[in-house]
Amino acid sequence: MAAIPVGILTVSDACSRGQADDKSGPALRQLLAGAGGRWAVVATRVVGDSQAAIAQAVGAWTQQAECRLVVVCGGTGVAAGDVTVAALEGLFAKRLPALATAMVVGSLRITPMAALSQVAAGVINQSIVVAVPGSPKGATENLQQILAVLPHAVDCAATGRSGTRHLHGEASSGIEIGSGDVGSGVVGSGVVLCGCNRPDDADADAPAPLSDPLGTAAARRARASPYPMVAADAALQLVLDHAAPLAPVTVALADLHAGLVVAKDVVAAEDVPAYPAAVMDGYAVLAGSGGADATYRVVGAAAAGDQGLADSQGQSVCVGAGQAVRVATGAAVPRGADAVVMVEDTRVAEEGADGEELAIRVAGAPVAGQHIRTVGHDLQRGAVVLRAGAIVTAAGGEAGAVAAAGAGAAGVCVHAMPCVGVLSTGDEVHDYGGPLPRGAVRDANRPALLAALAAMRCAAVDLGVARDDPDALTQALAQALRSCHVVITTGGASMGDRDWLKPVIEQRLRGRVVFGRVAMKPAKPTTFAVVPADLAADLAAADSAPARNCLLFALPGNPVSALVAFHVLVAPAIRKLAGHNVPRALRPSVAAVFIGPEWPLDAARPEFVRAALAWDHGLARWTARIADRHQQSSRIASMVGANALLALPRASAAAPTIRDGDQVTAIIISPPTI
Ligand SMILES: Nc1nc2c(c(=O)[nH]1)N[C@H]1C(S)=C(S)[C@@H](COP(=O)(O)OP(=O)(O)OC[C@H]3O[C@@H](n4cnc5c(N)ncnc54)[C@H](O)[C@@H]3O)O[C@H]1N2
Ligand code: MOO
Repeated sequence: MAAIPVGILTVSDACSRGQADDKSGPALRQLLAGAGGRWAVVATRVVGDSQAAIAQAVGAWTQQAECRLVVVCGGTGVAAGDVTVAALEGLFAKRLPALATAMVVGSLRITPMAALSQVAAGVINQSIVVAVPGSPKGATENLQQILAVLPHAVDCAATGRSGTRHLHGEASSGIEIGSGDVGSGVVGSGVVLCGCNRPDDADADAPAPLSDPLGTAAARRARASPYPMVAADAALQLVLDHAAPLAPVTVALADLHAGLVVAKDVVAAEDVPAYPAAVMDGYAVLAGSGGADATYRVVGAAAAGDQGLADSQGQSVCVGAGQAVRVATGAAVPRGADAVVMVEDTRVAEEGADGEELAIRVAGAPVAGQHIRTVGHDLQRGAVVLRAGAIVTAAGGEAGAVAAAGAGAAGVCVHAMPCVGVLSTGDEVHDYGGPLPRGAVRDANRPALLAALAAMRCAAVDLGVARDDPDALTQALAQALRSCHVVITTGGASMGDRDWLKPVIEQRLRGRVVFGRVAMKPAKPTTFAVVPADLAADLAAADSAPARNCLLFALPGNPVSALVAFHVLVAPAIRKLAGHNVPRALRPSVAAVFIGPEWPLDAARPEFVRAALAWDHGLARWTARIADRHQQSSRIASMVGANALLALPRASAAAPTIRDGDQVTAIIISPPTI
């Protein structure tokens, strides 16, 4: 069940000129993301109201089947400048007017304004293209009307199959299409009747797996990957779309570690300070009561922790006019006093026989309130100490503030950190000890990933090494999916005859491959799937796991590929699960100046190059040097000392290389030293 690649094209002069934000594209993306992982938005673009620009974008996305569904939003109104449908008319190999009718009829139930939009649908280059109105509401309401039948339409357009009528029994779709061709249907509610020749028991809801059926003989297997190549940015967005923050848990203050995200406001249970407190070592006085010579008679002393000032009989004493009480920093200011004078600003005016202070003279006139922290000055009872969404830093301030505010005893409610399982796969992969037979390699991936997960403070589960065998993989994964939020495998993700990960995910675990290839170097075969844990549990032991989805990353076996894919795509997903929601926090990066000999850019794929990022104190800027000029994906040593990945663009005629002094984006994978 591979996710269907979708392109969203927003048509708007204002948005294309940057005079307005595109709200419809994101709204459509959200609608598609809510469809259980069936759709994968792999491309988005904004163009002006120009027939040529629309035709160019739709043509580019559909020619190589990069997008099996293109949703064009905007430019469908009655104004002269609304040219979307005119642009598409010339491209449609086949029009699907019933889909357009379904959108209009459904939308008319919501608003009569729907009569004014020129929606359209058809087939272009074996992809389905639909045009919907430009407002976020109009766009999503229209698409919603046909969403349930679109996977099937996409399938028919892609495979070219059509003809025999049969029933797909999908009662929830809200759309009914009559006999014969999809295009000849009528709209109502109830089951879907569609015009294709798929077997009657086929699940119209789920696109067919793209992997060859397990057991297909080598000569009959696909010789090119059937998985569309997804741009690295689109892949990240897809991953994030599928990662929802985990439920909150309460952690003890001692466990409030860096990277946790506060899930519920922490409120101060007490005022800080809880009493008026001296800010300086000195004397508490009633300001202005020292007379013309500013002399105060010393009547006692209050140390930090003293509950109040008492006389020799234990009676509470109030500081009166012309009196002073020696106070320590942090001590409660005795009642009656309204100012503290630093000891440095006083001198002894009268001394007792054994050296005790009897009176002091103050330099300058004390002002009421000076050097006193009032009740709640630092934190008021009821004030928010930590706001929901705040990221706990490594500096310790958050734990300190919660403790100071008397809120620590109940612990802190934070998003749970995901539990992440790591499984190496491959018959040649051997653990650390023992002799290494010819053809075998030491398992570098599991230790590398477990170390990276430990640094993120994840609960990591070492799942060992699984053999290159569908049954062994199914068993190991089904088991892991029951207890982990995320499972990472390495190896077996590409085109080899024992690369079983994709077929096992699709055919054994009933997972949905969201993407199976990414346009990035290294880590092209990176695969991301959503696997229902309850289904996985069916395959494992008897007691059932709670219904939820697991995120499964099948990373390439080459050690650098695995680690790069982890930092580029998996770590952001883990952070999102852990409650992070700020893009900067999901995948931190900085702009840096490239230092070193010219580096050739890859012609085919954007490259993530291992680099050492450092702060240049003299020039006050980040600099990045390639950690090792040998950047092969097998060479894990090229990651030693690397704290950043340079996200380098594909080579172009204008820029075939990056040169000393060029600006690059450095994705931070370990805290740089400043
Ligand atoms: N015909 C094609 N071949 C390959 C393609 C392709 O598109 N068409 N892609 C290449 C790329 S790019 C990569 S990356 C690799 C990834 O392949 P797999 O994910 O299937 O990984 P394996 O074949 O299982 O292993 C690749 C390599 O890595 C070593 N390995 C595996 N696991 C570990 C481990 N835990 N520790 C250390 N080393 C490991 C393994 O022995 C292989 O040398 O595919 C290319 N091929
Ligand atoms: O994508 Mo592979 O990781 O280039 O070697």
